[in-house]
Amino acid sequence: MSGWGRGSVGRDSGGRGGAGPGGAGAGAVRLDGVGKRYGRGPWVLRGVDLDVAAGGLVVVAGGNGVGKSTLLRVAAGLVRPDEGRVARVGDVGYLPERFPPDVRFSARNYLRHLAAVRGVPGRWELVEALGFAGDPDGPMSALSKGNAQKVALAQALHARGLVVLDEPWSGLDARAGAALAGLVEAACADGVGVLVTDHTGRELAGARQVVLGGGRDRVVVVELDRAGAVFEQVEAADGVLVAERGGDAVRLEVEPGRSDEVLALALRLGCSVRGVRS
Ligand SMILES: Nc1ncnc2c1ncn2[C@@H]1O[C@H](COP(=O)(O)OP(=O)(O)OP(=O)(O)O)[C@@H](O)[C@H]1O
Repeated sequence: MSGWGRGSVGRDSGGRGGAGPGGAGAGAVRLDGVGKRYGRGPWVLRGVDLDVAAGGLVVVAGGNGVGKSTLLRVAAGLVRPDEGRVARVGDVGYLPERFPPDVRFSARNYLRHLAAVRGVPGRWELVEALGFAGDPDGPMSALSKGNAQKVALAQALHARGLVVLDEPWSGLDARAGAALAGLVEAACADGVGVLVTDHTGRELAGARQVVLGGGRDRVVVVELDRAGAVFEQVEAADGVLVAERGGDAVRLEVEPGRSDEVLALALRLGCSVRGVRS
């Protein structure tokens, strides 16, 4: 099944992205009912189900700030979800949206080191395939953004279980971008599950697209007065996707079908209802 963000409707364009729940084949990663918020902030992800099969390719799309990077970090095991479960098979390679440029290794030693840690042979040819044009033996911090990105991509592509790439085409020239598409497809053909975000809309053979946040316009907006003192209780109510406070007023985005319960709770807590619209 496809992914869901903030209770919104995910869209699944077909392809070889993954077996749905109960589907055939071992998954590279599977998320069940995942929710994530940062501290006491609004839910960034809620009720997210996502499968990436071994050899599957899933592209996560959606507007800025809908939680794509958060979803990838949860899938890669770098961020613990507040709700739900994540099951992974095999090792994980991860390309962050911003690669740390100040590692003290040279590019060649960095890849050698990471391959040794993983217990796999180093694959410098991945860097070459991407058209690396920097000094392989100079400090990584001296590399241009695009060349550093190629090294970062190569380290992630060493994984044999799951490769998670956050905006991997960012900073690559057209030739390197085409080469990366080929490497991603080759990894899938080798049975590696690949999960990527991409705002460029690049066509990838066999990819399944999951759109996060696509159904946010379906929420019910509830505006409350006299609600500042009970903000945390209304924010934590089932069905509340987003809660924002402005003085004593509170604005909620609520899942369709849950607004009656949320309104009843708000009234019990002594709030007054300024408006409800869907
Ligand atoms: N470490 C963090 N602490 C607090 N809030 C965060 C953190 N990381 C992300 N957020 C918030 O979570 C929300 C989703 O961010 P995220 O980076 O996952 O979205 P995105 O879809 O990848 O955005 P973009 O397309 O702009 O990169 C944003 O409101 C962001 O401010």
